[in-house]
Amino acid sequence: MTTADFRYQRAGYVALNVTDLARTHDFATGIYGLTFTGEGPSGERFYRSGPRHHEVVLQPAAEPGFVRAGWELETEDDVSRAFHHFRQLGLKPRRVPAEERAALGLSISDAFRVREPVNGVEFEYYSRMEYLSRPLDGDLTTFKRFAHVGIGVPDVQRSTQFLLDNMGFLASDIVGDYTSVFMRPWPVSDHHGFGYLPTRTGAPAFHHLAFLVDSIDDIGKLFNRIEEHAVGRAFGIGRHPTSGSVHLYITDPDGMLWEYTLGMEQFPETGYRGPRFMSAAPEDADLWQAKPKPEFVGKGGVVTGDAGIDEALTELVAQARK
Ligand SMILES: CC(C)c1ccc(C(=O)O)c(O)c1O
Ligand SMILES: [Fe+2]
Repeated sequence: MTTADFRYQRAGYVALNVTDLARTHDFATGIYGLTFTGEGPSGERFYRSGPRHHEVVLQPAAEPGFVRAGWELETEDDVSRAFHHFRQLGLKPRRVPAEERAALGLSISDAFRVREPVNGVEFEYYSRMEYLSRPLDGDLTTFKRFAHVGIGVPDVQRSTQFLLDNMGFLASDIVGDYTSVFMRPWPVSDHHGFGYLPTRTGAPAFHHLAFLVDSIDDIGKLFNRIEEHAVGRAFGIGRHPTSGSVHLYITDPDGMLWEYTLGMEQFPETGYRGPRFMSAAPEDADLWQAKPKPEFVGKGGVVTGDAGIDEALTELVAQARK
């Protein structure tokens, strides 16, 4: 159980800024294997791996980076409880206007956005995203679902503590002395839906997004596809010691990292193991001794909005919890 009185259903989606929408569109569909759903009123494009309206949103922008992560909650009551929970904490959740919800396939869902105040990372909460019955494009990959995002932050321990204390996450594994932490939105069973990692810039930075794939064939085929199309390979094929998943990371046209992950540890709703404190030594980083390439540091910032990082609010919430 967590301290939050709402339940997550799944890691929903990630919205990214990209500098050349047409190029990243070709990458997302022709290399990574997602299906294009359509375009929104502001020129944003939606992509999916299954029936839900989207799991990736690409927005044209001058700089690449992370915009927000969307989280599907179990019911509309959970969305309402989450809204009040965050409002009580003083986090100023903002409802998504009806026109924007319609573009996001959330016409009959309430939806709101809130920033965690340690870094200004934005989360969106909703419960009912439209299902599309039209078939997926092509057969490059058999996806299971959108899996997680990793964000680099200056203070991994403090950032993690905020999510554990206030936002309904549980830690699955802690690497080194809070070098990185993998967290799951309770009671979602995947080993993690979100990870805080060291930042390469001193400020919050995007690290990667990941989708779960169905079989080793999907990983092997991506490996050969990127070679044929001269797409960068940043890390893998390897196996993570934390989730136990097989991985392959590739770079999109802006240098941002997109991971395929296969077969992660699943957690029960109750009676789960506690977080393990994993070695951060390079020789313990991969079970197959795969070595990250220099590109694995990633690219892209984090849009923190006008609110930015709110030291005072973070402190206030921490005090209130004591
Ligand atoms: C090296 C990166 C940050 C990493 C490490 C471990 C896992 C995992 O356990 O699944 C990841 O998904 C990662 O992206
Ligand atoms: Fe990952």
